[in-house]
Amino acid sequence: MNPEAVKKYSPQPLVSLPGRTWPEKTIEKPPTWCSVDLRDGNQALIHPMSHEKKMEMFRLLVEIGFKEIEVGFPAASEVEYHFIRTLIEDNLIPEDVVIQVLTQAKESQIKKTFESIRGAREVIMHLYNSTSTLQRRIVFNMNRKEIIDLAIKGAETVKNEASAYPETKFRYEYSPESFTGTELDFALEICEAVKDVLQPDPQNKMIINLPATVEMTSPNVYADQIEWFCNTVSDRDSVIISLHAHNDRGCAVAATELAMMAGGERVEGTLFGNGERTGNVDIITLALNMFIRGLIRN
Ligand SMILES: CC(=O)SCCNC(=O)CCNC(=O)[C@H](O)C(C)(C)COP(=O)(O)OP(=O)(O)OC[C@H]1O[C@@H](n2cnc3c(N)ncnc32)[C@H](O)[C@@H]1OP(=O)(O)O
Ligand SMILES: CC(C)C(=O)C(=O)O
Repeated sequence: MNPEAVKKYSPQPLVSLPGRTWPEKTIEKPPTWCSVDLRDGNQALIHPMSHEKKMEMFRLLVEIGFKEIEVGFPAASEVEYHFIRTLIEDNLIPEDVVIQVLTQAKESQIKKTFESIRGAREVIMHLYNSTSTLQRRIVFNMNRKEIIDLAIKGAETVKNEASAYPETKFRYEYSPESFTGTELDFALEICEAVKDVLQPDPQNKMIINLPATVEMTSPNVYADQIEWFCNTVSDRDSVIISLHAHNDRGCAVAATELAMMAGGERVEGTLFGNGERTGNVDIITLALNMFIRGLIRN
């Protein structure tokens, strides 16, 4: 490796959290598990799954016992779209399983995503946009306010579209993608703005998913970020804090466990950590870690 290359990196800032409580906590119950194998795991493959392979994977995930399954990114490809249509039209989603679909905060994608789930009993509509300093500057070329406006517009479109699908019960999820590369105050501000639009309540909670899209720090820092967020977000009883860790530093399982001690209630991950780049958090290892502590399924 070129020794000069190291000079382009600098350590991530720590979180100021005097009196942090997570180091004294233990995990009392398993999280709500959500498989993202049909998205992140699919993207990890040189040849993405065909319709038939996706169907086989879906059946396996149901058999394993997942109750929340992200079935794809329907606006991204015809295979994804038709796979979701088949699940619904052929009545293949068990009563106790909720499907989740992912969309960027763009009107055309959101509309297509809603079309893909027409007729479904219950759906988690997962909206995301990146909020990191790097992506704001390089990808979006937008300032903080413009990025918040983009997220608000996305959330408003989601809310409006949902009203045209009265037969479906919707749960909403918002991800400030690249949360770990985002200033905490900004991550909070944008989640609050989206929450104001979606208006969750304790009976119909909104999922706020805080991804370590790139694992940039040691696991204790992710836990600090999660505890800070849990302590600071308003209407805490109307919000489910979800974790979505990647494995860039090889610590996704540890980061997720510490973040659960810090208040994370739900985990998105994949079987054996199969996922884009260095992979996702490995749900098999995490689940076995819960199992050997005597924690039963949630
Ligand atoms: C971390 C994750 O795993 S997220 C899921 C990642 N998976 C995927 O993205 C699936 C594969 N992606 C694709 O096939 C394509 O990105 C598509 C089909 C979804 C969208 O295609 P396109 O719109 O042509 O391209 P692209 O995604 O690069 O977006 C381009 C534009 O959208 C903007 N954009 C990117 N992400 C988002 C977002 N989450 N919300 C709103 N706008 C966004 C970009 O700033 C860019 O804007 P510009 O046209 O004004 O410059
Ligand atoms: C869309 C988000 C949740 C994501 O997959 C990530 O940031 O890794």
